[in-house]
Amino acid sequence: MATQSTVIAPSILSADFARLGEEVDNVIKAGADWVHFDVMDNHYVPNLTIGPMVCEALRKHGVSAPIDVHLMVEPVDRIVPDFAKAGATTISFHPEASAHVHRTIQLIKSHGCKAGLVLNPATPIDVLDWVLEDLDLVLLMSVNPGFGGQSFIPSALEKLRRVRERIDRSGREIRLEIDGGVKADNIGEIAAAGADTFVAGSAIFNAPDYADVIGRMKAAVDAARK
Ligand SMILES: O=C(CO)[C@@H](O)[C@H](O)COP(=O)(O)O
Ligand SMILES: [Fe+2]
Repeated sequence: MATQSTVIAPSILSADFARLGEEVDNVIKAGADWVHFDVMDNHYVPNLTIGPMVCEALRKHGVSAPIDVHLMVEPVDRIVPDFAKAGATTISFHPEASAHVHRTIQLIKSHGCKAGLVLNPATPIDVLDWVLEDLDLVLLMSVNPGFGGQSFIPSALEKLRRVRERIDRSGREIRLEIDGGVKADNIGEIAAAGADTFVAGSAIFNAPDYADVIGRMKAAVDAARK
């Protein structure tokens, strides 16, 4: 079972972009641990969002929480230094979007960031062979990437269990993050399957009271991880 602390990472994809700084301040005040920052390029995924300038603007605004950059861009390498300079804490990418996965991981780390690999719902976990030990984080997608507000794909639970086993066997401190369709009413079983880091966009930003929903999520995770 996971030994890492629980992290709730609201995805700002569902925030009010016109008031982004205030929205991030509010979720952090409400108990969020990280800020999940979805970068989409209208090429690797059919949607277009935000880039390094917005990350830098959040840092300038005073956001000090870890910024968890989820790159859904192809190719990946060119944009990595820009995000590192803009204040990213963790940079995760999809193996399908990199010609040289090992090289991209080293590139991220050489810029002082933590490195994560993101597996789409249909991506086999074998992609972790030979690189797991180099990673700080494995991110399992429980929806197909590109949009917030989709439903959790149930097969992600078995995938979490299998990746959890591999991480535990490695003996390394690697976070296991889940992204897509995470809500207060399914986060307990997701935690029981082995996740320690939980992205939630619509479930948090569409709720009237951020502290209430984050509190309920943390309580459900604590109960499941006991
Ligand atoms: O990376 C993505 C989507 O591609 C996610 O981070 C979503 O933004 C999560 O949103 P919800 O499913 O929680 O609404
Ligand atoms: Fe994401």
